Amino acid sequence: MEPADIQGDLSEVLLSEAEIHARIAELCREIERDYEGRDLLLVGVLRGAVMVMADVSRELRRHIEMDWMAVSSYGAGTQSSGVVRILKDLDSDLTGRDVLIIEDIIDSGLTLSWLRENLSSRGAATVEICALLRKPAAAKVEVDVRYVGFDIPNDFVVGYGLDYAEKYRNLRAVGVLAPHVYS
Ligand SMILES: O=P(O)(O)OC[C@H]1O[C@H](OP(=O)(O)OP(=O)(O)O)[C@H](O)[C@@H]1O
Ligand SMILES: Nc1nc2[nH]cnc2c(=O)[nH]1
Ligand SMILES: [Mg+2]
Repeated sequence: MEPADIQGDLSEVLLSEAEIHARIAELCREIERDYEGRDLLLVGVLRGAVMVMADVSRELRRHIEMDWMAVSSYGAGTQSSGVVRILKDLDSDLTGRDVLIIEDIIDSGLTLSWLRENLSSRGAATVEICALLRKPAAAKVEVDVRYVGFDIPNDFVVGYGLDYAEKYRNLRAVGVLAPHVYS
C-alpha cells in the first residue's frame, strides 16, 4: 500500500509492485541463461534505475559486479531535451567486459542510444540493455533492447524510480500522474 497522499496524485496505476517483481524474476532467468560462465557488469543509470538495479541484482542467482553512471536529459520537465549530460562517470574499466545497462525506461530512446555508443567506444566486449519499461509510440531513435519488462502507452509515468520534478521515485507501483499535479 502506498502512502495515501502520494497515491492520490495518480490517475491510474499501470503496474503493481507484484507485477513488476514477477516480470523482473522472468527477465533474470533469461539473463542467467544468456550470461552463464561469463563475468557480468551491471551498469545502473542514476537516478531512475536505482529500484530496477536493486531488484534485478538481488534476483540474479549468480555473481555480478555493479557500477553506476549518472546521465540526465530531462531536467525538471517531461520532455527530453535530447542533450545527454554525464553527471557521474563509471569507476570501472570496461575493456573486454560484458556490460548490461540497467534502465528504468526507454522513452524517446535518446539516452540509451547515446549511452550504448558511449560504453561500446570504451572497449567493452558486449553492451546489452535491460529496461523495465518501454514506450514504443515515443521512439525517436530505435534502440535494440535485449531485455524489456513492459511496453506501455505514451503517457508520462512515475514511481519505481521514475520521478516528476524529483518526487514520486519512492512509489512502489508505476502509474500515470493526474492532470491536477501539473497545474
Ligand atoms: O528514452 P529517453 O527519452 O532518453 O528517456 C529515458 C531516460 O529519461 C529518464 O532519466 P532522466 O534523464 O530524467 O534522469 P533521472 O534518471 O535522473 O530521472 C529515465 O530514467 C531514462 O534514463
Ligand atoms: N518520470 C518519467 N521520466 C521519464 N523519462 C522519460 N520518460 C519518462 C516518463 O514517462 N516518466
Ligand atoms: Mg534516467
